[in-house]
Amino acid sequence: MPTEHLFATGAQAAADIAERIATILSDAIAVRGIATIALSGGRSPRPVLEALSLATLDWSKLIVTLVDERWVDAASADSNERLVRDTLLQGPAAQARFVPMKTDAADAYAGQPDVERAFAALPWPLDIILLGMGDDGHTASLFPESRELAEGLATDALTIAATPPAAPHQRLSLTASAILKSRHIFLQISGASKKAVYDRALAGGPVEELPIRLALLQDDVPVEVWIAEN
Ligand SMILES: O=C(O)[C@H](O)[C@@H](O)[C@H](O)[C@H](O)COP(=O)(O)O
Repeated sequence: MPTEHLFATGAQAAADIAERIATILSDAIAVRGIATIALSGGRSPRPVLEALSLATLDWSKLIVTLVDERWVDAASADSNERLVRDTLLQGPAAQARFVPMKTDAADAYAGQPDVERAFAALPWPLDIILLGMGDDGHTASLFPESRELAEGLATDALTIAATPPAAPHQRLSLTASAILKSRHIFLQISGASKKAVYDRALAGGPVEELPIRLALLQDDVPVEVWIAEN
């Protein structure tokens, strides 16, 4: 059962999430000498990443990577890599090691083997995986109606290339298996419509219908859900 943190939106909310993440990362560095975090893209993470960037951490011992990526140039406004570099990896936090999910391959399907090899070299389980959720219940780039969804939920591979049914750009995404190879999952959602989807997901049903269920309907990995209802 997820641990729920209900809060209003605003800077304090982002600061609270960032503080919680920084504590887990700092503890990981103290215990294992290294910490790892995988971040989602979209709108929700931006204020959290800006707040996290100000945390006091031994950034040189942190590996930062992505939960998913759009197959666009890293300079594109749609790039999740750009989002992380522009928000988190600034100032002292720029000492962290970033592992990208985009290569020079022509498309995500051609790029996936190299990304898989790079991700296989990460120190699994990752310490934190920060997920978002769409109104359709997608998470990472595991979308309902996507032709790669069944494979993304079943494969032992860490990554998969996918073409969302409605969202722009081909994607590279962590698979369900990779997402559950983590010590902590954070889910950040805001707004009444997403809260309703979250509640429906939590009530049970097929993961294929609402892929966020892959994280919610399991008890192996602790899940913290940060919900801003307004
Ligand atoms: O690359 C992406 O777009 C994200 O990884 C995606 O899975 C995101 O987490 C959800 O779409 C929620 O996005 P918002 O935070 O913008 O609502």
